[in-house]
Amino acid sequence: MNIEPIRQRLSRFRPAHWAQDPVTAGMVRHIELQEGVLAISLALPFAHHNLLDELNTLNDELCALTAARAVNWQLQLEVATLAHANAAPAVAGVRNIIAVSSGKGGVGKSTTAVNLALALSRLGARVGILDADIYGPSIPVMLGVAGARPASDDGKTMQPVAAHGIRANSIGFLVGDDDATVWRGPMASKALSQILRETRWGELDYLVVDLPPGTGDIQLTIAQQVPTTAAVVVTTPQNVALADAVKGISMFNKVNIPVLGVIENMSYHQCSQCGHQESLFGEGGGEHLCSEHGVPLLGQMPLNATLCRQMDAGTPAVVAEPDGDVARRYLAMAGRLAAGLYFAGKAVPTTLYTRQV
Ligand SMILES: Nc1ncnc2c1ncn2[C@@H]1O[C@H](COP(=O)(O)OP(=O)(O)OP(=O)(O)O)[C@@H](O)[C@H]1O
Repeated sequence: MNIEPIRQRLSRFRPAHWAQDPVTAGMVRHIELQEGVLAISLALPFAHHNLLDELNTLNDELCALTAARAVNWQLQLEVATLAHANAAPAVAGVRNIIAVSSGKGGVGKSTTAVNLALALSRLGARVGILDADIYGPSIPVMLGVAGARPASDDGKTMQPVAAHGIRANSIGFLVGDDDATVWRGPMASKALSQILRETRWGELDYLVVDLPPGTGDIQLTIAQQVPTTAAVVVTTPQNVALADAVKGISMFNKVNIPVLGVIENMSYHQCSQCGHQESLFGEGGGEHLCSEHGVPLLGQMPLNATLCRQMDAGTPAVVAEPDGDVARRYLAMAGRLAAGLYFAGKAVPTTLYTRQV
């Protein structure tokens, strides 16, 4: 069979947020016609959302090109390792590190970090989360593992805590919340660096790091000590939060860590009775910020009382209501994030980069 017409059709297929088509990006592994079924296998270098649905829209055309009666898509996730943006040594086994930050406290940074991590995992990736928020390590509670302690069988390294299919470690597992919050800059960043490197993460496609809120020295030090691939900034639409989000973008620019985009949280309130939407904190702030600073708006999340309750109960929306609107929004953001990370980055050989030393 001549596979050229298929390759040509695939090279005109470009999901939103992809910088390249699958042929140019080298994702097409195999094309074959077997007993009237066109089998196409793609190796995907980043987690993706709804790709199969999008690919299925091509089926009629592809069948017409080849006289096949059906198309069988085989998608394999092989997440690429991308060079990190600073000189910090890589963490054994960890392919990519995404820092989640916010200029201002209380905007929902940890909520976003946890749900994004769970969404990446639902998209098939191996995911870890490091709670680096020394001012308020909330991830153990949000993942429903507040009483857990990372096990250590050699007295030197720790096993991360497993929760909802991802691996987590937090300063909150190791010291009481009150102890962590009184730590000062150098002590806190040293402890974090230790937690990052002494955790036996295993093989991870993505490690999400929940940074402490703010844009001061401590955040800068952590961002530099962690071999960060790229960062995401979470904000709410109020002017004060947006102004701090700009500081966040500048902080990462200063240390050459690419900002993959902004997530606007608490964008509006939707009445659970009548569906009416009200923009409590102003409208269009995130969009405006993004267009002004040339970064994508990765997504918006409305204020949602259930989401808040689910976080407090340790069952985040992405696992509590996997098909709900909140989960769908996080899955879409995670897909955009993963695509943005891949297309903005430089792929490096995984075996050289992430091996144990
Ligand atoms: N979209 C949302 N709708 C409703 N409640 C939310 C939403 N996002 C976050 N929350 C709630 O707001 C509170 C603060 O969220 P979170 O702890 O994630 O913020 P943060 O920015 O990480 O805070 P900190 O600055 O303390 O680290 C939590 O109770 C959380 O459940």
